[in-house]
Amino acid sequence: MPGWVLMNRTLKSYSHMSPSPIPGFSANPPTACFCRDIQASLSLFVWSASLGPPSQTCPPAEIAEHTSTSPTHQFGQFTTDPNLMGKTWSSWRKGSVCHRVGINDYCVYMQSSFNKGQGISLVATSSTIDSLSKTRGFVNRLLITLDDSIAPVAPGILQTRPIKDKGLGVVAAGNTIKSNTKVMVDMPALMIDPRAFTDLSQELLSDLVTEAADMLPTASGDAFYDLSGGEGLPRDSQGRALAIIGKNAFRTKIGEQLEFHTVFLNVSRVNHACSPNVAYYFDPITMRKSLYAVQTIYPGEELTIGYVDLTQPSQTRQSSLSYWNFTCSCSRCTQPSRRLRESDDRTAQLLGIRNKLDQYDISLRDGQAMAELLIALYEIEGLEARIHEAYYRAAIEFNGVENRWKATKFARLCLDRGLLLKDETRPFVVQMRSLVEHPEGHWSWGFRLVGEQ
Ligand SMILES: C[S@@+](CC[C@H](N)C(=O)[O-])C[C@H]1O[C@@H](n2cnc3c(N)ncnc32)[C@H](O)[C@@H]1O
Repeated sequence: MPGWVLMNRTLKSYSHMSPSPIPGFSANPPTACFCRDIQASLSLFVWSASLGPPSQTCPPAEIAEHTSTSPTHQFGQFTTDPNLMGKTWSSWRKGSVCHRVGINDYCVYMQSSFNKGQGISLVATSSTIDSLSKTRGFVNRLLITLDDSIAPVAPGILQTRPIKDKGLGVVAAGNTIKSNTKVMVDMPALMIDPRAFTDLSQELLSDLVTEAADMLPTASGDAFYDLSGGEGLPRDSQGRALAIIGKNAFRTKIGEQLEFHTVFLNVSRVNHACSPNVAYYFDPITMRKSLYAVQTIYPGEELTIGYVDLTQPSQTRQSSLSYWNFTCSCSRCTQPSRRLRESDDRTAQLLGIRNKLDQYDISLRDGQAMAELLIALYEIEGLEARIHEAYYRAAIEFNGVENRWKATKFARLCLDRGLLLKDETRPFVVQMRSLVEHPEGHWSWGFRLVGEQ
């Protein structure tokens, strides 16, 4: 919900989760109907509700990644947008199988020209395809297609190779990669409307996703069937495509209305760690998923992302990871028991402080010291991928006691990292920008001093 809200303050913590486990979905061969609720909280960044500051103005509610519609482009037609005129693309090819549930008719739609011939296949209703076709990102896909600067895996920098006990993984192959460097860009190959998981039986959904994978251009179809999750299932078996999706799909939001489970052929090779050295961002406008180093990555080191909420204790993380059938053996998870206990204690304290700060309770003392401790806890736990969350809170706390210089410092740090991973429209970006520009005019200015002499 864009704009400002009064008294019903919803800003603050978002959890970083991906790829998205599909609730109720076991990525094993289909055996039964698995219609389940798809919860928004299971992937990407979710802002939890919390009380805002005790003022009349307060942080805006989270703005979903915005959709921009083309006024001209219609589903299945050529654009009349003057910027795109003369650049033709093939329209959607519809598959042969459709399954209707109520008013929703789920079919396969494919465009082979997408992303320089990689192609894209969707399981969706025609109205979803219509809406997607009108988003700026999709209309712009031709421009994206023409952009040669997109290298899915930067040549000479990364290598996909077998990693002990993990299948394949992506490794730094060239020079040392500095923190904040973009390391990979990828675009969707296969997208599924999440409603299909609740509306259709597993068998019917499996029909559609198999056709979606088979309709991709040959090289992309082969790359898709090579992804993990389908081992032991012949390519033509009913459940293989669905099993692969279960293990590799990310939740992607395009605008306020559109959401998909999306497979990216290159990003899907990146394994999990609980203190990952890479963070990612899906830009709904360009349809690109970009991965950034958030720590220095040395040659030979594996690139890792977080699949689950990393601000949870180790047991909770491990039990969430069981969806992907592995136990995490990263350095954060395999410490001697005493150190693991300390790590869990720190993680619990991190959660406690975050929750406390997010209540904006004016009787709270030492909010600034708590926020600085929060930053240290993110650092010690190797959560650089989310450190902007801690910087955000520190900026608010210092502004709350009218310490403009420290507030500005933390707001700048928040923007420096946060902007790599989020677009300009995100509320925290808007908040931090306005604080940097005019700390005294920001809603948080002096809010901790209310009632003090
Ligand atoms: C999205 S895929 C990642 C790429 C995969 N390793 C491959 O060979 O294509 C997810 C699967 O990789 C494996 N995996 C990912 N992270 C792992 C880890 N930290 N330890 C062990 N296996 C892992 C699991 O089998 C998981 O189901």
